[in-house]
Amino acid sequence: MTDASLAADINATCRLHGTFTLRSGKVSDTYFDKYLFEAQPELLERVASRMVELLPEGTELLGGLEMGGIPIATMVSAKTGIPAIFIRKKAKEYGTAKLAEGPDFNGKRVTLIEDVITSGGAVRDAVNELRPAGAIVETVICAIDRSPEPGESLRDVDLEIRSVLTRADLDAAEG
Ligand SMILES: O=P(O)(O)OC[C@H]1O[C@H](OP(=O)(O)OP(=O)(O)O)[C@H](O)[C@@H]1O
Ligand SMILES: O=C(O)c1cc(=O)[nH]c(=O)[nH]1
Repeated sequence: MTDASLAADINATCRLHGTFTLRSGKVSDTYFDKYLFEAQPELLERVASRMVELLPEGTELLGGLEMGGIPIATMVSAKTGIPAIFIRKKAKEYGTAKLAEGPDFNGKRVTLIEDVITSGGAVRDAVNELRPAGAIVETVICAIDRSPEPGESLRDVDLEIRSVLTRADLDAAEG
């Protein structure tokens, strides 16, 4: 069940009005600036607590997606004791040259942690890199699913989306 007070606080903290080009290339008059809640420990903690409730059983690693997913995954990791990996958009080009920093994920059940899903493109890219490298990825938990049909945008890669808040929750909070 949606936490109306969390929706109200996230909406008041993160909703921006203007003209924004999104990652997908679409233009929107609304942007949810996740860093504005992630920078507030109390709000980050409330989002992470809700994510703990949504975590699938058997999760062995939390996969925080660069960049906004990483603070949330760190907080969920601290609350649950489940280790995290930090997934880059692109493998580092020197040093360890890893795509995902942290422990080996080969053969492990990785639950992805994301800040915002709009088209699902960023999560899809990550899944398409992690699965061939041996990760078992079945679920993503996101703070905000602002896609037109929440929960549906990653069916093509057989990924379940569990969200703390949807665009409708935030619009209801906006009034
Ligand atoms: O579902 P999509 O259409 O892919 O859009 C959502 C993605 O866009 C943003 O990423 P951005 O590249 O702005 O990331 P960052 O600030 O988290 O690095 C957001 O953090 C998601 O990863
Ligand atoms: O689609 C995006 O790029 C996007 C939308 C949004 O509301 N917030 C965000 O951080 N990214």
